Amino acid sequence: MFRNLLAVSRPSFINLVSRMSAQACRDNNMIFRQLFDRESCTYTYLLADNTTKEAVLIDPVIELAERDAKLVEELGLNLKYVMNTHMHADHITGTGLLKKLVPGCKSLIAKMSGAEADIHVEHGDKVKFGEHHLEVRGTPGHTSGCITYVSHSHKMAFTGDALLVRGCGRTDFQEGSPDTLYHSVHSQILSLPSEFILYPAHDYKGPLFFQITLTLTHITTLPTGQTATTVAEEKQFNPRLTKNKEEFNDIMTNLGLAYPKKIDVSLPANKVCGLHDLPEDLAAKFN
Ligand SMILES: N[C@@H](CCC(=O)N[C@@H](CSS)C(=O)NCC(=O)O)C(=O)O
Ligand SMILES: [Fe+2]
Repeated sequence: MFRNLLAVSRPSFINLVSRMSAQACRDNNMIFRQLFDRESCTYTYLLADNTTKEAVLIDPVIELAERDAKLVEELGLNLKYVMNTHMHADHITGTGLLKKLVPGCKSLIAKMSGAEADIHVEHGDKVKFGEHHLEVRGTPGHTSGCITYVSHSHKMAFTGDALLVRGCGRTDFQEGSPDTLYHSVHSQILSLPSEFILYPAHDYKGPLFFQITLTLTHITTLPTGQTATTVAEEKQFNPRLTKNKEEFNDIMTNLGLAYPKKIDVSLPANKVCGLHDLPEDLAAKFN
């Protein structure tokens, strides 16, 4: 029985270790946390300079803005920017609420997104925090205003919905285009050195794996979804982007996905940093 327990626990242990290193790495003066929203399956990323304490948050979710603000406070960070990879359709951004919870921080999004923000960025811009910076790369195709943030010093990139682990963002709304996405991902993301680690905005496999792991082992309480990938892995294993452009087009036009449940409230709210016509439950909580 003990052997059986070990047999099922070992992969979970490996997942746990790799998840912990992805979630909370602290090296070369960079603090890095990967946070998850189980409802929308969204990853939020906190990056900070460990000396100056200047920090940025990428893709916060409104329901978890208080969690993010608390972490920023606990780590003694000075939140400089709350930024989005694009105007999300599936959840309301935490940007506007974080500006209230953490006075002084500024919202940031691509000019092409059409959303309001304190700072609009374009391809080639640099977002600086402490001694670190993220290069902005335009990666349209899922939406026309999608951007990827690249840290060359730490060999990591935050791809939003342009590239998901073994997948990619859909292209059937918000000016989506399979041709454009294919070009963006190949020219701006998969052209990075093979060892670069790619962090997506969503992991739709996490919650299911979480339940299965719990049932099998009764040990870990962490979800064991796919938290990150590399350029090399996606070039070899991505079931959509390893195809030629015609096959990719065919896959993307036949995904048959239902529209995101919250698209009608998310898009108008995200045009104004998430603080417009909030659903009643959120308005009551945060106003
Ligand atoms: N079921 C979810 C929405 C799922 C979805 O459409 N996700 C988007 C990213 S959020 S705009 C997507 O591009 N998915 C690609 C895929 O292959 O799944 C909901 O109702 O919110
Ligand atoms: Fe999206």
